[in-house]
Amino acid sequence: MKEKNPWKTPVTIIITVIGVIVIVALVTVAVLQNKPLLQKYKYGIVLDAGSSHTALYIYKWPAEKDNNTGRAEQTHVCKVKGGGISSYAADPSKAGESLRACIGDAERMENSTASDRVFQAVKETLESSPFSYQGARILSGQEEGAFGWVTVNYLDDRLKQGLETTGALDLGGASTQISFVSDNFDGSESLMNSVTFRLYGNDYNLYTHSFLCYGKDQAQRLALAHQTQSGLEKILDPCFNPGYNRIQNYSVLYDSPCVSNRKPQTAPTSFQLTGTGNYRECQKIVRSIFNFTTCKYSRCSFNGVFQPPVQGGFGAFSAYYFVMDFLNLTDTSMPLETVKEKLTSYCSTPWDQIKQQHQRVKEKYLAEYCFSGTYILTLLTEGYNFTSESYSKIKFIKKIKGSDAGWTLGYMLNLTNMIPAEAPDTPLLPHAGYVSIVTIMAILLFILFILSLRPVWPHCSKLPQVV
Ligand SMILES: Nc1ncnc2c1ncn2[C@@H]1O[C@H](COP(=O)(O)OP(=O)(O)O)[C@@H](O)[C@H]1O
Ligand SMILES: [Ca+2]
Repeated sequence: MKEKNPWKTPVTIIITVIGVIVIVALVTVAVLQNKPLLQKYKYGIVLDAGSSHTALYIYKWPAEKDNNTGRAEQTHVCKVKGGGISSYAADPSKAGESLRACIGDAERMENSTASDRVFQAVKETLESSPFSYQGARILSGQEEGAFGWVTVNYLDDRLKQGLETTGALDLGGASTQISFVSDNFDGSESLMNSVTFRLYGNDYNLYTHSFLCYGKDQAQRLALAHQTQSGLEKILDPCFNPGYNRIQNYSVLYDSPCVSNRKPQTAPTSFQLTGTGNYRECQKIVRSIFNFTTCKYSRCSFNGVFQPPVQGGFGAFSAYYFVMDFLNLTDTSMPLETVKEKLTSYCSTPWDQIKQQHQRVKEKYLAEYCFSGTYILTLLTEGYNFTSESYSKIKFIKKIKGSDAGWTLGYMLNLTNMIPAEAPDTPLLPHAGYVSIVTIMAILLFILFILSLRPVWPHCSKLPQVV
């Protein structure tokens, strides 16, 4: 007699079908249960009113994860037209006006609903009380440096993972900041340069310093002030391209707290500035704006400011990036000697030729790249004491993963308590691992169930019985 295939009995078929349905159901439930609900976002807005410009940044992060694993990212940036907020001192209402233009522009963004709500809120706040800056305050230079450091390391995912951190170099118009973690610095030698954080369960001892008047624009004033001490009518400036010419008003040049006390007693209304385009000579002038001689600590950067030796990698942003990017010098694997040669060549290029080659670049920036490049190189190598080896560990950056490098994101993360001091509890298993385990368990259960039916299979009864 032909033996009946036990797998084809109706009972087994029904059990198999039910088993499969159970497994599918289990997996579906597991997947759905663990799938995040429709993603909702929270938004943060930071207005950066810098010395040379104002910008509005919008950040978003998953609403249910704001104290834990969610990541904040920049969704929009709007550069306010016109100069820095201090240029509105004589007519403050104009400062509000300039902001509104930026908001209006942003409202035309494509991604409507979320941004509409965000901007409506900003608009209402700003329109209802244009002079009630509840959330606005002046950051100290120390905070500016420290928040820039937080931004860079947060975006690089170095904080959560407890990785070695990256230093931050910010070059603004009025001031410049350097911040890094140093093994040789516990704050004891100079408390005012020390900032300590506890982030995601790790302690950080940060060295930070902000040099007021050493931003790109004020450094340029310091250099020009140095050259016009005797109230001359004409100066030959090696930091401008050959053939560059402009008339500069003395009062305008000295109208800044960084140089106002140096205004020559007797000076004509203005002087004529003529470029001679010589990198080496320009560097001599740039050196003269630093004081390298006084230092009451074990070691200093300049102007008697304590600084441990630079350590590890660095991210250099704002004007560091604008200038080095224009000069095609962002590749720091290029030896310092080559960088200097390229700068020498840029500085000595006739002004007419420069203008001809870069018709779209603002003339003010164009004229200043020789000075700015020389200043950046001098500040890094002679000011902060970067060597050719440590220089190669600098990265000139504008954005990290879509967000601008700068203090604003770090400031917002701090304000919203989005970086916990202690490491957040992580789930035992990642989502995929959880789903796999549930699936395997379900299959095992099913197999066990089938096996448990073995004794009732017809052919089994024919096996010899063990007594
Ligand atoms: N594309 C550019 N090329 C050269 N310089 C620039 C460019 N864009 C901005 N700058 C200048 O870089 C400096 C730093 O800019 P920023 O970081 O915005 O300064 P702040 O925060 O002090 O307003 C300013 O002097 C600004 O005028
Ligand atoms: Ca700035």
